[in-house]
Order: sequence, then C-alpha cells, then structure tokens
Amino acid sequence: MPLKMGVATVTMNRPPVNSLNTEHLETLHRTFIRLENEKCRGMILTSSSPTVFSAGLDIREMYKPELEKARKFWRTLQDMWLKLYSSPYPTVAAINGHAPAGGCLLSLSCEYRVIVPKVRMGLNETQLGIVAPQWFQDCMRNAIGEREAEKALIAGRMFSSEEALKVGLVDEIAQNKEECIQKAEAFLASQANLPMLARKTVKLGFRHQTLSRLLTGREADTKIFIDYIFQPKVQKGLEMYLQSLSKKAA
Ligand SMILES: CCCC/C=C/CC(=O)SCCNC(=O)CCNC(=O)[C@H](O)C(C)(C)COP(=O)(O)OP(=O)(O)OC[C@H]1O[C@@H](n2cnc3c(N)ncnc32)[C@H](O)[C@@H]1OP(=O)(O)O
Repeated sequence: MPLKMGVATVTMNRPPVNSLNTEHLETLHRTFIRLENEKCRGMILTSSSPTVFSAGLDIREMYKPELEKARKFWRTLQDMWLKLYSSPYPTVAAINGHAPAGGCLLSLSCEYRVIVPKVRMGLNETQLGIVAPQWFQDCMRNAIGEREAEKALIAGRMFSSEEALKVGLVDEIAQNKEECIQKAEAFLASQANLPMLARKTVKLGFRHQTLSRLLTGREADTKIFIDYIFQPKVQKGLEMYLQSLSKKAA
C-alpha cells in the first residue's frame, strides 16, 4: 500500500479473481482502519489482476459452511464495508476488470469510479438465485437513482463499461489501467484543497441514512444472511453455480 503525497493505492491481490473470503475482508478492513489513523488524504482501490477487479464474495464461504464461520464471514464483510463507506478521506475505485456483486459493492462504496473498457459490473445476485442485501441495494440506489436501481437489481443486470457510464454507475471510462489510475489521481487532486472537515461532514451526511440502516440492524442482517444461505435450495444453487464456474475453467 504505497502512500504518495498522502494518497494510498490499495491493490487487491488474491488470485485468481480477488474473491472476498474472511481473510481478504479482514485485510481490507485493517487497511482502511490504518489509512484513517494515518490521516490519509485519499485512497485508490484497484486490483493486481489484469482482467478482474473483484469477483465478489467468495462463494466457497457460503457453500456448506460451518455456522460460526459463516457468521464471522458476514460480520467481517459488514465491518469492512462500514469502514470504507464512512471513510473520512476521499476514495476512488479504479475498476480495471470485471466487478460483479461484492466487487461492484466495493466500487459503489467509493466516492468516484473510473472503469476500463470491455468489462462488466453490477449486482448480479438475482441471477444466482440469491438476494443482494438491503445495504448493497442502497449503494446502487444512491449511485444511479431509484428507478434504474430497481430495474438493475430485479434483473441482476451486469452493465458493460459503456452502459455503466451512461446510467451513472461510473464517472469515467479510461483506456487502460494506467489511465484509470491517472484519472483517479486527478479526482483526488481536485479534492485536495477542500477543507477536510467540511468535506467529510457533507459526505457522511449523504451516507448517514445508508450507514445507520445497517448499524441499527446488524444482527438482523446477519440472521437474514444465515437463514437464507442455509436453505437446501440455496445450497443447491450455489453448488451448481460453483460447478459452472469450474467447468468453464476446465
Ligand atoms: C443473502 C445472500 C447474499 C449474498 C451476497 C452475495 C454477493 C456476492 O458477491 S456473491 C458472488 C457473486 N460473484 C459472481 O457471480 C462472480 C462469479 N465469477 C465470474 O463471473 C468470473 O469468475 C469472473 C468474470 C469474475 C472472472 O472470469 P474468468 O474467466 O477470469 O475466471 P473464472 O475461470 O471464471 O474463475 C477462475 C477461478 O475462480 C473461481 N471463482 C470465480 N468467482 C468466484 C467467486 N465469486 N467465489 C469463489 N470462486 C470464484 C472459479 O471457480 C475458478 O476456480 P477454479 O480455477 O478452481 O475452477
């Protein structure tokens, strides 16, 4: 995590697809705490993969899990997201590859998004037979508005880079990762002279409702997750999905 002029570039590096397991989520959570403590001036979130930003939650954490491990996984996801979404420093996602589901959530939790061409992003949970949690849905709604979010979430729509720009899911398209980072740095530079306290207060004001909804309902949210994934038909669906991903690789 190099800090250049107070700006950190956090590069996810969990091959092959940066899927988010408990350990990876803990690492991200610790990183965001550290950046806050070190009074970081801005953060760029990106990936070391040439084709994938993040494949979202690690499906293996949800497939035939032990109850306590599944609870821990979900609480760690909540912790990580609460830290990122409420970060006092400006945040940009340099989306240098596909960003389905939890990968899309990570980028939606940043303030500004730059994407490379020919990749897809979106909350595709419906297509997997699972339901994007309310706070995932809130993040989508906050980015693209009620009507577009409703359509996208019901369909589990994956947007192309161009479609994402058109609907406001991302702010810019860059030609490649290098330009993505340059545009991310330019956004952070545009924020650098703003009074930090005022900036942070306005950001948290806008995000307060979405954050409070999870903060006041964390246990209920965890219970919904646990009750949902332990259903036999959901487990069957996850099994088939994992098989389809593996077959593709074979
Ligand atoms: C109430 C419940 C709410 C739960 C909320 C869930 C939110 C989520 O985030 S669910 C996760 C949804 N994610 C996806 O649907 C993405 C699935 N992956 C893909 O579409 C593709 O992998 C990719 C477009 C991201 C990349 O494609 P690429 O061709 O480069 O790689 P693959 O050959 O498909 O995959 C390589 C390797 O990685 C495994 N894998 C891929 N995604 C996941 C994942 N999310 N979790 C675990 N493992 C994953 C894939 O099986 C391959 O593994 P093997 O090499 O061992 O076969």
